[in-house]
Amino acid sequence: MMVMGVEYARETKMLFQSLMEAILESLGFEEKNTHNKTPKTNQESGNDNYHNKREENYDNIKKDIGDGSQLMVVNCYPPCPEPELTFGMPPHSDYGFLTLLLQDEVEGLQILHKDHWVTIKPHPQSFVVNIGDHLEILSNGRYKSVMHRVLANSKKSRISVASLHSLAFTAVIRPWPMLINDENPKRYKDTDFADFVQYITTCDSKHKNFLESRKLTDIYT
Ligand SMILES: O=C(O)CCC(=O)C(=O)O
Ligand SMILES: [Fe+2]
Repeated sequence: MMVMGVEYARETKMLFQSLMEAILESLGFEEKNTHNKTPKTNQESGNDNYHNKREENYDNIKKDIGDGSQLMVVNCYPPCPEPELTFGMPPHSDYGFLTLLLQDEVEGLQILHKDHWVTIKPHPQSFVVNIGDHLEILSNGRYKSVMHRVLANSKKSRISVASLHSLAFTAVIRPWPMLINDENPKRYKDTDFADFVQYITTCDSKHKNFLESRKLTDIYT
């Protein structure tokens, strides 16, 4: 069981990394058209210029993603006698860039698509990949994190395993400087794990989501 868990963690991490490479490419990041020189001195490391340059280097981005965080969550939903009165999991979007989700054969997961809740039918041996809040922030809104929920049911129990991936817990997540210009102003505040923890311990998370709290609302359309 333990070995299977470790294998699963490794495989999802590798899959996450290759998906992120494709996503970086779609955002215009390529080895050949990004800076290769990274300022090294402590003096430089204290200013924004250092961070901008570091983030524009493809190898640095890939390394930060490879060294990033991974949270594994096992969800068990027992049968519920009155499923219409509750959710297995209320509507939310995920922490992180991408979530790789394995669900058993019992239906329950729904995503919000064009204001409608759509059931995601389980496919054996396959992952559902959900975009999380950090990818929306990092891409300055080009990728949208997906609202999803889990319905309860009265007959069968259901199990899912979610693997959530982001940068290190100490890292600041912010719109990539390369994606910000006059036509695309910065749309999200810088954020880190401490902001997230503070948010979930102080808000009524059933009615709002974390991402809403990070939007620079005056310019967001
Ligand atoms: O159980 C599911 O299908 C979804 C679980 C989920 O959304 C989560 O763990 O964040
Ligand atoms: Fe989720």
